[in-house]
Amino acid sequence: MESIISVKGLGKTYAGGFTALKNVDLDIRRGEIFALLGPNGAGKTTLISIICGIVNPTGGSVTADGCDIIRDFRAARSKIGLVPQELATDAFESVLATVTFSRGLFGKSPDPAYIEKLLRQLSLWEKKDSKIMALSGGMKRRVMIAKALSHEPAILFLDEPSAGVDVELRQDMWEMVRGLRESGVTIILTTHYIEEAEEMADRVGVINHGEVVLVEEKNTLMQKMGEKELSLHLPEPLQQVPEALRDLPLTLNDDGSRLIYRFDIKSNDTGITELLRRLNEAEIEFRDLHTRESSLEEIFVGLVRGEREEKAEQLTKETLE
Ligand SMILES: Nc1ncnc2c1ncn2[C@@H]1O[C@H](COP(=O)(O)OP(=O)(O)OP(=O)(O)O)[C@@H](O)[C@H]1O
Repeated sequence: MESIISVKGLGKTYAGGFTALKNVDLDIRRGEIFALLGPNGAGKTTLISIICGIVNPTGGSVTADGCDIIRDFRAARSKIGLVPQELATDAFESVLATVTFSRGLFGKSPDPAYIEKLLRQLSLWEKKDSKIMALSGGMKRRVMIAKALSHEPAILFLDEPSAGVDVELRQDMWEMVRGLRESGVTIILTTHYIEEAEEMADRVGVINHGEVVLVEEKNTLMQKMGEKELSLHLPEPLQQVPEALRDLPLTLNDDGSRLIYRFDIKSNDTGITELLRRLNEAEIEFRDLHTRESSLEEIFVGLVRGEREEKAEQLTKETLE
C-alpha cells in the first residue's frame, strides 16, 4: 500500500543531551487512521513536531506526501494540518474569520465555498459568526480542526484529540474523524485513551523510550497479543487454587468465588475441555461461565511492561557479567 508519510532512521537528541527519538522508521499509509500510543514522555510529540517542521531532527529523514520536510519545508508543511493539544485561538474573532485567516497563512487563495463546506462538515456553519469565546469546549476543538484543515491538507495530526472532552463529545469527535477519513484525509492521532485507538484506528503504533516498539493492524494486534479469559463463578468459594490444578493458568478473584482461566486466542488448543474435565475430577462445581477478550489497554500495558522487564533482565545480566 502507498505510504503518505515515510520516516527513516529518525533521531532527536535535545540540546541538553537527552535523546527523545532513536532511529525511528515508520510508514503511514494513505487514507488510514493511525493511532500512536505511548506512555508520558515516550516521544510522541517530538515525532509529530519533527514531521510538522516545528522541531529539527538530529538524524534521519521524513517525507510528507512526497516532500522532504527539510529540503522542501514549505511544500511538506502545506500537506499537513496539525491540531495541537492546547486550544489556542483568538477568543474575540468569529469562527469564519479565524478559519479563513488560517487558510491565508498557508498562502492559499481564498475559497469561501471550501470553508463553508468544511464548517458544515464540522457542524460549525450555524456558529460561523459567533465569537470563539462564546463556544463550548467541544465546538472550540472543532474550530481547531477546521483551522488545521483550512488549507486542504492531505494529512491531519490530532495530538490528544479527546483530552478534556467528555464521553458524549468524544463519540461525536470519533464520528467526525471517521467522516474526515471518508473524505480522503489521512489521520494520525496520539492518545492516552486506549479505547480511542481501539475504536477508531486502522493501525496502531506503540512508541516507548523514543523507539517504535510495534506497528500493527489493530485487529491483528488484538488477535495476536490478546488473551481470553474464562471466568467461572464458584458457589463454594476456594481459599486457594487446589493442588491438583496448580499446573494450569488459574487465579482466584472476588474472595475466591471466581476462578479465572487465561488462554491464548491464537492457540488452536485453548485447553478448556481439559480444564472442565480436571475441574470435574477435582469436584469443583461452578455456576456460570463466560469469556472476555483482553482490551487494547491490557495489550499495551503488557507490551510496555514486558519491554521494561526485558531491559531490567538485560541490565542484571550485564551487571553480573
Ligand atoms: N525541548 C526539549 N528539551 C529537552 N528535552 C525535551 C524537550 N522536549 C521534550 N523533551 C523530552 O523528550 C522526551 C519525549 O517528550 P515528548 O513530549 O515527545 O513525549 P510524549 O510522548 O509526547 O509525552 P506526553 O504523552 O507526556 O505528551 C521527554 O523525556 C521530554 O522530557
